Amino acid sequence: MIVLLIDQGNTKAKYAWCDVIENKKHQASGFFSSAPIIHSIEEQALVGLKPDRILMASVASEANQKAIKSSVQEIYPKLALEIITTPTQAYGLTNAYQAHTRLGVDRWLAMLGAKATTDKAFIVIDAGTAVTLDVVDKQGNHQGGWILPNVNFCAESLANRAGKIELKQLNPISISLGRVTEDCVYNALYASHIQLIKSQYNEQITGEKPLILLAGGDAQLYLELLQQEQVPAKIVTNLVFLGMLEYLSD
Ligand SMILES: Nc1ncnc2c1ncn2[C@@H]1O[C@H](COP(=O)(O)OP(=O)(O)O)[C@@H](O)[C@H]1O
Ligand SMILES: CC(C)(COP(=O)(O)O)[C@@H](O)C(=O)NCCC(=O)O
Ligand SMILES: [K+]
Repeated sequence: MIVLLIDQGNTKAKYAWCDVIENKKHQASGFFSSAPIIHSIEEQALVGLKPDRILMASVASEANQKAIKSSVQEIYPKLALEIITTPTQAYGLTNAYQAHTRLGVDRWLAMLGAKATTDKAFIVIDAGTAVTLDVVDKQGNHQGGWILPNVNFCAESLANRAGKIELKQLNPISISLGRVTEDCVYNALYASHIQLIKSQYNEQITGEKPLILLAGGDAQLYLELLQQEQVPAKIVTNLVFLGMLEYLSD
């Protein structure tokens, strides 16, 4: 069975084609198209790629979701787009939110993907439009999380409010003290994110040192900063898709 997976973020849409063999063995390919996603899917349809199922998770607006849905329907008129929403509990993972649907489905799926790769307690950091941090114990209980705005958005909104803060000269990313305005702004933001991650790593609310798994467009950057601080972390770029694959196993 050929399945098309779509992960619509607030900045980028990502998709993956995967081949589901014997109900549980999956091979996924073709990760990470940047928008416009429909154009890419259309091109692939033209060369004959046709999925048996299409699953989508979206944290973008309802309007965006509707637009994708109708475009997909035009390309593949016989297929219904299956939209994944956040449950209270599924596949061994329990959502910490009381209002369970308010937890972003990308956060849910990234945790589910992480859970599929380890039996240990873990922290998922998904660094995209927002930098989210979610803590899960080894029994699959989500402990809760943090949502931080992307560093660039914070810096830009500060510069828009402060007459003398200009962000002209961008230096390599670092968390050391700055000696020029740009470094003072950016380094402070990255330092605050890294210290928060470090604090959760050291806190061990799950009773053991958790694995730190990184995903999202800025994963590499966070990995480097964490490495400088001797905090072990690993990038698993396709965490959301790995989570979606769980939905294909029943
Ligand atoms: N080539 C790129 N195009 C767009 N964003 C990029 C790129 N490389 C890194 N980024 C960073 O990745 C972020 C988007 O990451 P992503 O995880 O796809 O976001 P989202 O899931 O919110 O759509 C951007 O905000 C930017 O900071
Ligand atoms: C926190 C998010 C904005 C992250 O989105 P992303 O950076 O992946 O585009 C998204 O998961 C979301 O809209 N969540 C709803 C609020 C919540 O999770 O509590
Ligand atoms: K994110």
